[in-house]
Amino acid sequence: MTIQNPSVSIKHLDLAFGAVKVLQNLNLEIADGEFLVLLGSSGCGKSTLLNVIAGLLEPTDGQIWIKGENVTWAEPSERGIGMVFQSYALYPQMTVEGNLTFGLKNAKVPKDEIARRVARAAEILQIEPLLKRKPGALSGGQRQRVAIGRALVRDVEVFLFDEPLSNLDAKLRADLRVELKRLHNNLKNTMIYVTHDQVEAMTLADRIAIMKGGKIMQLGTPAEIYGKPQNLYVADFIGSPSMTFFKGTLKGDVIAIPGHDLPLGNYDFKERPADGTPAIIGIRPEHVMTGDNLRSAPCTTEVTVDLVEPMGSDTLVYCEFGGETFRIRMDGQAQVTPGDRLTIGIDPAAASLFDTESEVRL
Ligand SMILES: Nc1ncnc2c1ncn2[C@@H]1O[C@H](COP(=O)(O)OP(=O)(O)OP(=O)(O)O)[C@@H](O)[C@H]1O
Repeated sequence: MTIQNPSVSIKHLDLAFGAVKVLQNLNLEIADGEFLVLLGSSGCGKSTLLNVIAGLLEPTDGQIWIKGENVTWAEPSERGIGMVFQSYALYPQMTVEGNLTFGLKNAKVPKDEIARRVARAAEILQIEPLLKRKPGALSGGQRQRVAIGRALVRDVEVFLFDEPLSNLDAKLRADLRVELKRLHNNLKNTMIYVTHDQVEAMTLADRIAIMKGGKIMQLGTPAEIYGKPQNLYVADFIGSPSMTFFKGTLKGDVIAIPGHDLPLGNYDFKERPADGTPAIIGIRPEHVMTGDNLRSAPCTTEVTVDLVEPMGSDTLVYCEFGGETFRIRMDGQAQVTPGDRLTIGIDPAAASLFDTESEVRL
């Protein structure tokens, strides 16, 4: 997909720390107003990429363009970006107001303009009653709001967030996540957001870039990434619990896995491989049909329940199937206990097939 007048363009970016290549020929275009999430496990290079965009790290090769300008060698303050870190990075001896205005005073922004911007940020982030307090007298969530406010008052084109919610407890994290989404809906600025939390990625992003070893494994909308993972890595990474994978062989209308022939139905192959091709089928826990849903299942079979995890909103059931521990999501009211025989249905059209060698989606 080509993006017209991208807000941020990353072109052939390489970055190495000594002999360690952290980013490798990375290309990415981010649309104006887009919320792009960089998602990946620890060490995949997502913070490094954000720091290069911010100008806190110099690339070994390649270019960064922001709003049509090559900023590869520009100072961070000249890039039109505002960054929010995990650690808040507030000045402890200054009040909230002092923290918000410090950068603007240094930049010699006129007094009434500073007052206007602080009032607006304080209103948007609901921190008006906190302006006279020092960071030590704020909760983690309030501190992070002030940190966001500091980026907001700078009137920047692009916001960069580096795991801004990871220091907060689960409840606050969920609350602030919703606020960030609302903030983006209102401001419509370009936002680039680093996280290793897939719920944050799925709920906030217009598009997600899943990274591994300094490369982008897939770039797409949350629905594309979840529904049609383009390789085994992405398929395994996204979803909690993840898909169950079965090794098999394509044979006519079925994929033969140990002990079972699963019909392929109307699976949407990119290009149907020849019979006898080894393949891996991945099935999400919620795509296994049980109870009333069984009527629409193209293929049913019986399994013995091995373990049950009640989660409240749903129930995770584990059973042996096709030589693997098959994970099945049932509703929260499901009455199942280990040892029960359970009829399950599988719809291959909702499954994902991968080439065994290249691990690319078939
Ligand atoms: N200054 C440095 N010198 C050498 N190696 C570094 C340096 N900074 C980062 N690295 C390495 O670069 C790789 C990518 O690091 P980076 O912080 O970008 O990963 P990340 O995906 O953001 O991980 P995390 O979620 O743990 O922060 C890691 O293997 C890390 O050890």
